[in-house]
Amino acid sequence: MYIEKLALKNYRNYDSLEIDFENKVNVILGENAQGKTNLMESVYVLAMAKSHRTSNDKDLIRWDEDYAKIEGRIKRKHGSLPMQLVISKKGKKAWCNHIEQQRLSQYVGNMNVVMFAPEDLNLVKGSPQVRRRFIDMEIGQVSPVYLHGVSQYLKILQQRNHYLKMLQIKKTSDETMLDILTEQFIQAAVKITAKRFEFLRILETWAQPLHKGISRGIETLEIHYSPSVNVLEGQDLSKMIEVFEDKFTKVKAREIERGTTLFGPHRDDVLFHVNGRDVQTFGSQGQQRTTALSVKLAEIELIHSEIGEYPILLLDDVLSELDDHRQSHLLNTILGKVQTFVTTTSVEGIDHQTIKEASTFIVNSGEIIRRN
Ligand SMILES: Nc1ncnc2c1ncn2[C@@H]1O[C@H](COP(=O)(O)OP(=O)(O)OP(=O)(O)O)[C@@H](O)[C@H]1O
Repeated sequence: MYIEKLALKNYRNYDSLEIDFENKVNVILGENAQGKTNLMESVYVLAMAKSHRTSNDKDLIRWDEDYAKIEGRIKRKHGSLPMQLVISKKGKKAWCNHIEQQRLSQYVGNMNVVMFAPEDLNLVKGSPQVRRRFIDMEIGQVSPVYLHGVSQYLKILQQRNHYLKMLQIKKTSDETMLDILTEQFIQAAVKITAKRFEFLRILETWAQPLHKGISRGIETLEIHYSPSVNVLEGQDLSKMIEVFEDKFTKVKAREIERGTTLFGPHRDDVLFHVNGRDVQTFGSQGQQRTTALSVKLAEIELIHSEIGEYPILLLDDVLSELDDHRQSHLLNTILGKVQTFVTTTSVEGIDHQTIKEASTFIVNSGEIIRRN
């Protein structure tokens, strides 16, 4: 799939913008702080209904304006798909094919993107929260049911934490409600856990050969899900439920004492191992970079295998950060099959035919002109 038209209204530093793109590599060139990242972010937000760099939607609205609008026409195998997202101070509204979507979890997934930005190195080095967010967003792109499950889970978690707090401060001593919430919590938690196990196994299948290739055959990547409750990969849901129930019975008193939910998918992590060792702790900068790159490239292939179309790739300020070998691996992987946006302040140092043949757009103070 590719985006053939993008229109922005009051988005970050863009007042009004309408632009056509081709299904090839598009280089977005401009000085610092002109709006390159904002443009990439707008394409990401159009797909995911969420920014990759802020959780506050109001940041996306141009200063002193009331709303921001992103519209795009996505060319998919079966035809053109108009997508529209309006962000106002009251919330977000989304339309797909001119039909307003009642749930954002239904909207997400109609257009697929993979973003690779310098902060994606945090995928390996950052906190478990970064990795949980990554898997949730990526599974969400190919499974609306999962995304809906996560939002249900978070609601129950919030209610459960609220009730634990009441028990902690002795506003109530009745534990019946806690037991009901725990049952609901476990039902939601096991579904998320099972899906994450499954997703990471598929991601690993795609990432392993890529990592091997980038590391010139000397490194083997493994991806493991690390759950906070001692469930096992491949376990059936009824067994997982038993393990959760057992855990929550044992920790009930401790949770009341602490006033919060101590275990569950919101506390889990993902581990990346290179040649058998945790790359977060023992990996060099180079190994961490290769891991992040392999995982991103694997996502492209995974989406393609799940939905039968390649996603749109957004490379924000990242290409010039990679050495020649990693650069050409990336560019050879996407060659001719993935619509790609590359932002950069200069094309010097990016010595690849793909970039020489790309369309180039110049960004200057929230305005864009096409150069070739
Ligand atoms: N909500 C907003 N309203 C108006 N302007 C904004 C808003 N949010 C950010 N900006 C402006 O957008 C500009 C930054 O744009 P962006 O992050 O896209 O830069 P960039 O071209 O990617 O630069 P760099 O090469 O440094 O990454 C800044 O000038 C910032 O002040």
